[in-house]
Amino acid sequence: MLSSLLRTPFATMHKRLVDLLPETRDRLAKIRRGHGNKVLGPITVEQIIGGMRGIKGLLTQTSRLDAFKGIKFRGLSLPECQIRLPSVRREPIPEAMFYLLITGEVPSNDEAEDLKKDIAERAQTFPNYVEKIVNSLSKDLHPMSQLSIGVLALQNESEFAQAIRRGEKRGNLWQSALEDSLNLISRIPKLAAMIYVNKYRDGKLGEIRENADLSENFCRMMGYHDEKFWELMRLYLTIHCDHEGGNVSAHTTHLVGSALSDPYLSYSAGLNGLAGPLHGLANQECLRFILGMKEAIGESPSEIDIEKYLKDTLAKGFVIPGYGHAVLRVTDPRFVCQMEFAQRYMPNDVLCKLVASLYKVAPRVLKDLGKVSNPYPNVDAHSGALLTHFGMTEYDFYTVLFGVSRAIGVCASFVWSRALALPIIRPASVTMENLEEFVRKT
Ligand SMILES: CC(=O)SCCNC(=O)CCNC(=O)[C@H](O)C(C)(C)COP(=O)(O)OP(=O)(O)OC[C@H]1O[C@@H](n2cnc3c(N)ncnc32)[C@H](O)[C@@H]1OP(=O)(O)O
Ligand SMILES: O=C([O-])CC(=O)C(=O)O
Repeated sequence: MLSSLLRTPFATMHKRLVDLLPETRDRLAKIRRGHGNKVLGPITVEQIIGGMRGIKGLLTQTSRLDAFKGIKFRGLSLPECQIRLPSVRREPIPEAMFYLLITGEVPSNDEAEDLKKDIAERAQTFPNYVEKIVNSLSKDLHPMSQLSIGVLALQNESEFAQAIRRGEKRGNLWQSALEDSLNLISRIPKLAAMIYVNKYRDGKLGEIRENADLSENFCRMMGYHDEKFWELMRLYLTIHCDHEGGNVSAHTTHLVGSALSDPYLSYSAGLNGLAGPLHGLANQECLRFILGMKEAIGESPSEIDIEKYLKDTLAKGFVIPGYGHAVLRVTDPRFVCQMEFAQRYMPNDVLCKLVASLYKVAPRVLKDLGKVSNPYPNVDAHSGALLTHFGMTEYDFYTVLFGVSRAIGVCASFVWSRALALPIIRPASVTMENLEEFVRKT
């Protein structure tokens, strides 16, 4: 028996999935049975060498990325989520986003409220032994490595792993996946906050409130008591949560999960991908870049100064962090949301103004290189300036915030992957000799 089956919110979400499952499984079975042989697209040699760009090779229920319109969560764009999902002020609460990703439905205020309480309650049950492990880690260890270790330590709690051990039917595994996901999403903020206060503060966690949302409680634990910061964190945690299935963190989590590794093992693996500078670590690199630029050319540089600074950076062989994307071909709508937040709450902030000035120049400079597929800013280009405004200046922690958010999306996908009993992922690879032989024959 799952430990929290009797909790009302879990029971509500569980019941909704039970209702949705037969129809969804049936839809997938029909597609497979009737159309399994149909060809969705070719695979070119360039795609094999070039990181599989554009190959549609994954089934992901929770979100879909359009190169020109950006991300849609269960069919809703970011502005639509801001309008429709339950919020405290304007930005959706993270719990509402999880409900949407899991069920495909906008939760009512009551449903979101129930889930909020459930998550706050679960957050109180953080295992002592994990606290000891995290507190024993060297303060020099990068916060992302600490986060990944902490998640692996939490794995001892996995109900999914127990279900596997007792030989649970594959078709039922989604239930323990949901239970683990709720525990993981509830505990990750505390784990991240422990890493924060240990590394940058006096090691003491702030108190959490039973009636607060995940964002407020996360901020309180880290020692932030400004309501606007809680609202920024709501924005941060909802916009970073999911970006369809092919990004490195979601893809890795999905791949590892396909071996029936539990949600903790799978998400920890995803975090290690998120920690790469071309993916989530760009978060910290962006602020480092903006601060370096401010130091070199001042608080209100001219466009000519910025252009020269960018060209010098590129000439040294560095990328411009926060610019470019493997799929997007326009300014990331997640960047736009953050710019709007800055205009609403901190129109005179020096760093946010620098981010805006950079946005006027960088696309032109990158376009002139002639090789950059997308010269526009992505989600990472703005967040550091916003966080710094509220005093969170420790930029090597930023990717941890990204990780806290990404748990919401990858866990929702994990539950669906098990609910649809998706098989182990095992694409074929070719050698260079295979490619040469192919090229000779064509
Ligand atoms: C949450 C996220 O993960 S969003 C992405 C966060 N990452 C960053 O912001 C890091 C900076 N950006 C980049 O490195 C890239 O744009 C990526 C990794 C995001 C996308 O990579 P790709 O799809 O391979 O990009 P693209 O097809 O445009 O690459 C072509 C060339 O342009 C270069 N390029 C792409 N973006 C940039 C950039 N921001 N600055 C300088 N050069 C760039 C690439 O390095 C590559 O050069 P090369 O052929 O000499 O190796
Ligand atoms: O989609 C991607 O490849 C990277 C990204 O923006 C994300 O994962 O949020």
